[in-house]
Amino acid sequence: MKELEERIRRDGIIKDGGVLKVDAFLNHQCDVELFDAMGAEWAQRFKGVPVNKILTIEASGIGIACVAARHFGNVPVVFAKKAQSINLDGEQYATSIYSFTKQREFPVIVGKRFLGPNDHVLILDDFLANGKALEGLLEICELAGAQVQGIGIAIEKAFQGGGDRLRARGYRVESLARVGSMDAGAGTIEFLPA
Ligand SMILES: O=P(O)(O)OC[C@H]1O[C@H](OP(=O)(O)OP(=O)(O)O)[C@H](O)[C@@H]1O
Ligand SMILES: O=c1[nH]c(=O)c2nc[nH]c2[nH]1
Repeated sequence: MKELEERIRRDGIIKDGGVLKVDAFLNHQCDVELFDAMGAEWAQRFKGVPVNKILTIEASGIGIACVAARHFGNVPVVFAKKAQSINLDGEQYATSIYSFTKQREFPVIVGKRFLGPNDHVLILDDFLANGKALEGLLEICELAGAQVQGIGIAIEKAFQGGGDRLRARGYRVESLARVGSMDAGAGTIEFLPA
């Protein structure tokens, strides 16, 4: 998606350790007009695919998923929680994942009443790096008996391999920008066809 690539080139900051900072528009300050265009693009790519629920993971996926849902007939958005809480009652599906940015393990929890065998799920998230967050969400869908119809990602850092591992497992992964390489020293970034 040209608009997203241009925005990354304009406002993204390439950091050491394979980190791309896009907090000016994607995951701290949010450009909702861009989110809306991203939602429209996923809707176009997944046209004709039955989706009755969008699943994401807190925190950064939530805003993107909620805006995108407007382009999928206002289907409900469920987000996996990464901490237990007194507000989380009832039976739950749970697993755990390692966070690339926070460098520690987190629980991934979804209430059983919000996901089940009748659900046709589109998973959305802001980033795909090693694929750990998605592996957790896919495990939750498997536990729930929900059918995963596809995965939509804003920025895939293809050089970390998570996306290709998921494609090799048979999942349809639609990333709007695919970073092939980036160099913190030179400040350069190369995109792959997406
Ligand atoms: O493919 P992976 O290696 O799993 O990386 C991608 C995940 O990392 C980020 O989450 P983070 O843990 O930074 O949490 P946040 O959404 O709260 O920022 C991002 O939002 C994805 O969920
Ligand atoms: O803001 C972010 N930048 C990244 O490079 C990244 N990788 C996973 N999750 C990420 N979030």
